[in-house]
Amino acid sequence: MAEQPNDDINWEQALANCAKEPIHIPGAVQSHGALLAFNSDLSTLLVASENCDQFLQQPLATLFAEPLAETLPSCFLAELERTRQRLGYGYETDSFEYTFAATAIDAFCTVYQLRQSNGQRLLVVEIEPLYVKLAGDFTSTVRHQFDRLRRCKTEQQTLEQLVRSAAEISDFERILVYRFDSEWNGEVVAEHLQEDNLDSYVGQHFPASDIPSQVRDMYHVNAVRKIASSTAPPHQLLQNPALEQALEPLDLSQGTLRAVSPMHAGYMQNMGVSRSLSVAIFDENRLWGLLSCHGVRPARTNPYQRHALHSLVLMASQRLMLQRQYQAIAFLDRVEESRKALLDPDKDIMAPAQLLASQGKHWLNLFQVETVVLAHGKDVSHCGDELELWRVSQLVEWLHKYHWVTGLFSSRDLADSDCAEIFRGSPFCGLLAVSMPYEKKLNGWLLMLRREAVEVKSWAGRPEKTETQQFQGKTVLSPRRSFAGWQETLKGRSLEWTDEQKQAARTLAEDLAIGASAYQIEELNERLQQANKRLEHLVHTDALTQLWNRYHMEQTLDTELSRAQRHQHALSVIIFDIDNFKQVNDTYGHDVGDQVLKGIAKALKPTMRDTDALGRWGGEEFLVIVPESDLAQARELAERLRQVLMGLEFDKAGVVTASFGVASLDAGDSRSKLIRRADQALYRAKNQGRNRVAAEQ
Ligand SMILES: Nc1nc2c(ncn2[C@@H]2O[C@H](COP(=O)(O)OP(=O)(O)OP(=O)(O)O)[C@@H](O)[C@H]2O)c(=O)[nH]1
Repeated sequence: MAEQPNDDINWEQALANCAKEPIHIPGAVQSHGALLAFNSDLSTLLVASENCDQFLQQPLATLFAEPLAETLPSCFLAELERTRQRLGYGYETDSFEYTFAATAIDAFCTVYQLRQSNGQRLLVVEIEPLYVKLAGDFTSTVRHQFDRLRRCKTEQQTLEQLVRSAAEISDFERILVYRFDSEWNGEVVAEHLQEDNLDSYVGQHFPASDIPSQVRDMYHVNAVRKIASSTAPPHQLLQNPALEQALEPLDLSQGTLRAVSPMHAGYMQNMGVSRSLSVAIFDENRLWGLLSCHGVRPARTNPYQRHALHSLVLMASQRLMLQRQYQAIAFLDRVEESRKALLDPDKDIMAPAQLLASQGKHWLNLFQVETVVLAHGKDVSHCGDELELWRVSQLVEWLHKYHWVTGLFSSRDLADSDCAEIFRGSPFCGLLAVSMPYEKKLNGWLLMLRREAVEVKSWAGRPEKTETQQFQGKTVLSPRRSFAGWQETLKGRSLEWTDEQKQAARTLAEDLAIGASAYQIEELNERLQQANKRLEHLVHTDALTQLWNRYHMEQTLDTELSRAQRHQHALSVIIFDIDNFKQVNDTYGHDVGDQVLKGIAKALKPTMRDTDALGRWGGEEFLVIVPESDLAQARELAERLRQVLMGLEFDKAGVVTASFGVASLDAGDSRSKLIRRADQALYRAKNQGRNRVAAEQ
């Protein structure tokens, strides 16, 4: 920030007083011209400047007293009447002005309607001397300059051409383009000097107080301001003494003759400028800057030149807007490419952190930032320089509290922002934060951070050296005396965030939110599938042995039964029960018993065919379903199982044995019948001394 003046003077008051100076109603006109104000039907002269006789060859008293038809040349009067009608009928906007060369009085007239606050309309005629000193074919020169402007490719080229073209069609010695910053300080961004010995202001900054707010506002009413002389005293406006009531002061904003504020005249004199012409440059409706033409020696500017300069500026403004739009489009095109990559339907859905990893580097460059951070719920991912996690979490909390509704926060001067505490001691000065919509619960934010960009500003005169003076009983800023350059180093700020960058960041955050949601949905789906699988497993599996449980074995046996009956295949079952298992439990404890059950399951499972099913039938009892096998084959398998089992040596329990009962499917068998027969065989095996295989009889 530029240092603020800090003398004892109340600067705010002085600035405010300056802003209130009624410059639109100076009650006087510049000395090179004269003003007449008639009532709307052109029957009475209401107001005239005291110097009217210079143009009209009649004393002012006569002009006021006598009928106009007798005091004004008839062709001049006729031309005024025609203009009045044009203004009245053709062009009803109040701000329209019409200009014509009035040869009868050897003058150039600008005519406009002025509406008083009581609704009364006046017809104002501004008269300037008609001096035509134009080189060669003026209109073709102007057209030629238009053409040059049209061919400019960049913003800077356009500005450079504008000052050169303005020099071609006018006789000002110094022409510059002055651009306003966001605080209304001005910077000279292009300059053309007709003479080498003139001071150059290019690159210089001028404080906002040099062009007070009401002067800037005036450019919205009248884009052109001509000051023919900074020293010539103004001519007062006088009211027709025959009028019974005092008229309200004439607002001269619309015209070209408005007398110069003493403040401004003093400023020009201090700058060594004797005459000037400024044309406002607008970016849409915002005052972007000024084309400012300075004359150091007296000379007259032809009204045609004034109009031509205005036209040049209009042309250049259009080019500048177009070039800015091209730039914005080029930037947005690059953003668009990034978006396509972000939401590429041919690629796998990525987690927010992966999205950042894929595009972050590109964004660092695109947005001219040092860090991009994606804070998505508890997940924080970075690209570029690090921002400490504690800062991220405090910042995100703060953003959520104060900026969730707008979803956007930006600052180029964090030390001077409401979140200054969070960034104390951090190298970052600029932050652009955009929320990830639809993610309110997760509080998702895309954060872009910039480091300091030290700015060196060359000022034409120290803003704080601006003096004050008494003007009409009030303290106002006095015209600056010193335009000596000095440099100010602005620290602690980052580059400014442009509207395009803010908009693009919003769009990317939206895409990230969509990407993150898609990822969450996919992740949820996956988890759901896994949970389902686990559930399925639990429903069919015995938790201790991880073999099929009884429920599954019953279902499998039913399926195999009907398959065997349909295809007339053999089907057998083996039921086996560990011998004296109670003893194992009683001797070594239940845990050792469990280890034995698990060990048996683990050892027997690999000995089965894929088509065989081994399951825990209950307690220490197991069932084997042996499809497409007859009793003999099943018996063989049971024998093999018995051998395998016997070959096992358990840690504490040592060798354990089991008894096996085998049964085969008979025509018309049900599940329970078949199992019952196998159970009976098992019972026999137990009875016959255990550790053996018994088949049904
Ligand atoms: N450790 C453990 N023991 C079990 C489990 N299920 C059943 N048992 C035990 O198995 C034993 C079965 O005992 P019994 O039915 O008397 O038969 P046994 O001692 O094996 O004698 P026989 O079958 O006649 O050879 C009981 O002590 C049950 O507590 C289990 O999941 N874990």
